[in-house]
Amino acid sequence: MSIFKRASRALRSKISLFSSISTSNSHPIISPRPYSFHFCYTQNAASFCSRPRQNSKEGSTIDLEQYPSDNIRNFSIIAHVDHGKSTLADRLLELTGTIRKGHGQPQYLDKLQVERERGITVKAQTATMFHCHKFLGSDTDFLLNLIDTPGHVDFSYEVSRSLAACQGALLVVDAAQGVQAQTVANFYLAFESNLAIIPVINKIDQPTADPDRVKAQLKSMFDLDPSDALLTSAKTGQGLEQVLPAVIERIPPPPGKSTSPLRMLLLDSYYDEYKGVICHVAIVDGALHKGDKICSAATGQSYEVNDVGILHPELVPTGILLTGQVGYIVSGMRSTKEARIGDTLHHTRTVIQSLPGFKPAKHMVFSGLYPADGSDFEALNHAIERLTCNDASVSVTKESSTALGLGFRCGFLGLLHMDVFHQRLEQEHGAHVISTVPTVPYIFEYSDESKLQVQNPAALPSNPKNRLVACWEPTVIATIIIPSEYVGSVITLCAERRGEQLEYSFIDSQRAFMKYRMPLREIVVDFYNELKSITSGYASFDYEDSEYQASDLVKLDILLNGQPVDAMATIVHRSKAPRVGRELVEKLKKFIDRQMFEIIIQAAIGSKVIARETVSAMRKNVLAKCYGGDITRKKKLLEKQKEGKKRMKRVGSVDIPQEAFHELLKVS
Ligand SMILES: Nc1nc2c(ncn2[C@@H]2O[C@H](COP(=O)(O)OP(=O)(O)OP(=O)(O)O)[C@@H](O)[C@H]2O)c(=O)[nH]1
Repeated sequence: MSIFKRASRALRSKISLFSSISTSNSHPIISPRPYSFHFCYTQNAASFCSRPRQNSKEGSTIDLEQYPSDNIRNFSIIAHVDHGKSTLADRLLELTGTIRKGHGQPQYLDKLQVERERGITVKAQTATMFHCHKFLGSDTDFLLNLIDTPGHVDFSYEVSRSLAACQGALLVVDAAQGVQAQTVANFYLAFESNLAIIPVINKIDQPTADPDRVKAQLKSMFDLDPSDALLTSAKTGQGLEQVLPAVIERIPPPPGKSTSPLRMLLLDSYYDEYKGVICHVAIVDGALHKGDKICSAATGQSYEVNDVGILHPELVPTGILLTGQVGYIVSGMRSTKEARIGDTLHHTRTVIQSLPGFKPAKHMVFSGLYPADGSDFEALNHAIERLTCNDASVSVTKESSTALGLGFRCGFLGLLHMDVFHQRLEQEHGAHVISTVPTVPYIFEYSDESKLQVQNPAALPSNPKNRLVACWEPTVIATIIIPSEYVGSVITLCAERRGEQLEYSFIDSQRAFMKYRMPLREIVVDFYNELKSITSGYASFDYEDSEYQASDLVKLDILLNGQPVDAMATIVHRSKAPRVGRELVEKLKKFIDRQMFEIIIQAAIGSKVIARETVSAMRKNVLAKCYGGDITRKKKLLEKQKEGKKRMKRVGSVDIPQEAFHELLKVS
């Protein structure tokens, strides 16, 4: 078992006992060091912003040599969705003069259109700030690297990567909502990374804010000392003056050695049209200068550093990066595939020990992506290539379907990730796609002991050569936090979704905490929406992947006039097959227009039909309406019909509109 898992198991067993156990030995906060500390804030934000020191070196304006490791703090902001991370990040950037106050762009670090529209953070963003603070009796300049992270469970991979570059984290909790499921998940990510954790109770301006209740929850769930919690309102600015002093006082400087050979951790990469591949890096040991020759420990490939600098928060060249600093490099990499996240980069001709890196991203959900118009395959191919340059956590392989033509099978970190990927394809690359019903990776075991991992239900042979002896499905450990009055309905929902209860306890007098092992398939489709709706929006939910479990799975085929539609096949638990089959055929009936002949829609397991609907034949031809000899009207009608047909998919002689594929995504 990995250290991560061991630590996590030990801790998670602790959580079930909450306050009854003293955990003082494992107190996750690094006690404030005995510095005397005075902070010289005034009402005017500008008076405590410190400008970075300038450097006379050609081409660089900021002198990073003024910031040895002891004057650097690297920290993340972590929290449950919407608890105010990005707003707090904005305020800190304003306080330090990194961005202008009233820059007119809320959530400055949420740069993607999809992030702004949905009000969520999808990509972790780094910003370097400069700040003067009275430390050990004298005014000292500090370089602070802030990483704003996503809150949604699908993007927890981004959070764990970000934490690798940090020594501390601000754990933000909404003063009214209190500890939620992702607060728990993010706390453990930070704790297992040995980070100093500073609790920040935010949104104290809300009328329903109850900071004392939240302090008690932090104590009972994480053994965090209530007196360490900072009370803030990122909206009104109340309490914000305590945040940066706490970061400087309580988070240790980065531990690397400036005299050791260079080792830098590759945190992220993206493709810029003008500069090429830009890598975000954390300098663990040594120093990097513009013009240095570096080498990737993973590929052995060498590069010359053409540009190096910090994210302030835009790219600002500095010519160097020193131990403990976080910044960017441009080094002539041609594709982001060369920039392996978690790789160690070092100077050529030096022997170093690679850094531990990251666990590879795990794909939880797979779906086929096809061009809405079959002839757009090349355009979609190009769009996917470009987008995966900036989101390496998506896996892509080519596949083909009789119904949809040539397309791609893509692996995502979760449904929201899949949704965001679709939206970005459309908004950033103008690609219109049809996606197939999301599926999870099942394993089928045959009598010759061979195993088949199935990411596309259509690829599961209906008549295998060898006898099927076992099926396995992935499971997750789900954490659910809800107001106590909804416990009954949530237990019913989880039982319907084949969940096995592992833990059930109370965080305080009003909130219950539950843990379930659940098949991943059951939470992929619509679980969260249903959970929200039965709890009037009060439930919070998080999950982490767990092991495979034996299951009784069947392949459910959809047939139109006897012909299977491969893109609509799905794998379900046998007990769910009749309901899912019925729902699928009913939905399809609503979306398939009447045609000149009768259409029989069936759901079948092997040769056994379990649900059936019929779309009756149309009596008249559309053109028959155009009696008389109005040829232009006839032509117009035919043109319109042709346009509509172009966007239809055909199976046998049956035309299926795109909406039918979209609707099937929602059947659980
Ligand atoms: N009343 C009040 N609202 C706040 C405060 N801080 C943030 N908000 C609001 O809360 C909402 C969510 O804030 P964000 O900063 O986007 O939250 P987040 O945690 O970054 O969200 P994700 O990135 O999606 O996880 C926004 O509407 C903010 O304006 C606060 O201190 N008080």
